[in-house]
Amino acid sequence: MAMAGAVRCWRLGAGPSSLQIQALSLHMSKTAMGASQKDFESAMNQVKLLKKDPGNEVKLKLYALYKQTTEGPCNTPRPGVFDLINKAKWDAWNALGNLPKETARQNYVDLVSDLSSSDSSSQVKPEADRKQPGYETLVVTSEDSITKIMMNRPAKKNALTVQMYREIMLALEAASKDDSTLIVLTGNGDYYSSGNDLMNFMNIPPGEMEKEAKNGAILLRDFVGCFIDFPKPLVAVINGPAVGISVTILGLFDLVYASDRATFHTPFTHLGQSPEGCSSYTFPKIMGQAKAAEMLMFGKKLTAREACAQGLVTEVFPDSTFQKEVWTRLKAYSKLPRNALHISKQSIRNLEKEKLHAVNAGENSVLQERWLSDECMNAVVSFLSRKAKL
Ligand SMILES: CCCCCCCCCCC/C=C/C(=O)SCCNC(=O)CCNC(=O)[C@H](O)C(C)(C)COP(=O)(O)OP(=O)(O)OC[C@H]1O[C@@H](n2cnc3c(N)ncnc32)[C@H](O)[C@@H]1OP(=O)(O)O
Repeated sequence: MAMAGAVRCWRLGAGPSSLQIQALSLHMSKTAMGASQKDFESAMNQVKLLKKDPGNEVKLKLYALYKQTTEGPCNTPRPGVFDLINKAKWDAWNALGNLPKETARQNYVDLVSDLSSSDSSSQVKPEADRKQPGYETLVVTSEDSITKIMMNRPAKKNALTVQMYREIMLALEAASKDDSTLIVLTGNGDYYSSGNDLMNFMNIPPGEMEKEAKNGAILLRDFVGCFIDFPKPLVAVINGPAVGISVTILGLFDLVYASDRATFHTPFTHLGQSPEGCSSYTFPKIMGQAKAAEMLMFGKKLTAREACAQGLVTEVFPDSTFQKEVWTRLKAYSKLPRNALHISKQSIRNLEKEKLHAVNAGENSVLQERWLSDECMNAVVSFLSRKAKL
């Protein structure tokens, strides 16, 4: 609804601080003797800076007060029945009757002051302000009913340290209880994640290896268990290549969106290890026995499009528009009825939960043995001495 002079340009940019300052000064003028012509002009400018559309009813009120202030009581013939917009505007103005110009001006300034205050308090804070404190290896933010957990070791390709496994579990635990509708896991930088940080195997004192392998298996059981039990929709936003455990747990997500730059690689045999993340169960279910064996036993690396064709990835987007397209989609999904969405997720998952926990336990006890093998140790030493790369 266009209302010249009164309500225009709702989306013109203004920093929250300048809005707050102007709202405060309008509020101060409200409490003084009466609004001046200068206050009125400043309120008119302020209206143009509002980011949130106040709705037609308020816009009509502003229009009427503007006309009453500048021209006095309504003095034009009522528009015809089919001229709906102008008729609504005329009715709003006419309804002010003989309200004095000064009172109309004061009411206009007061109304804009109220609108500015609620507008500035509803503005989106910059990411730095929204960032949840307490994480060293992650950036966790919440916006638009979406909690985003971003792995944040870009220089190490988001390789997962013991601290990072723990922080992801903590972030998931918090997200399961916050008021978000969707939870996203993604990576900062050019990789989604290069999987387990191979440094996790280093600096273990002689004689401590068995104990550390046992602790590692407990950590892995709990980590994968969090994904099995997670009650809300989980979305993986795969911004780049994914390796090892960052790939295997994708079978436990509800949506997997990938950039066309992403690849999916589970080189367990090369590393003297064996599948985890429930992939020995989920991958054959998702892609069939033969394709799962190619990935999990022979370490075949899939492109994003191949992974999508196998059913591991929901949809692939061009890297150049990946973030924009995915976040637009997710923002729309986050507006779906929250409880219905969560109940649907739980109904689907509850059918499998027991089985998944049993698979998780089985995979971890095999891995605990594998970590003590020469094949595994040689592969780790080989990577760390830069003789081998995937
Ligand atoms: C006693 C047992 C305790 C165990 C506790 C563990 C608990 C859970 C275990 C769960 C099981 C999980 C299994 C897996 O995830 S298997 C997959 C493991 N990942 C790999 O093998 C990947 C190894 N990395 C690479 O091959 C390459 O780095 C990569 C192809 C990913 C990228 O190559 P590129 O040339 O592009 O980049 P750089 O190699 O130069 O990497 C930049 C720096 O990052 C370091 N980096 C990258 N990935 C890892 C990694 N996974 N572990 C350790 N470090 C990694 C790399 O070394 C570079 O560091 P510098 O700049 O310092 O040289």
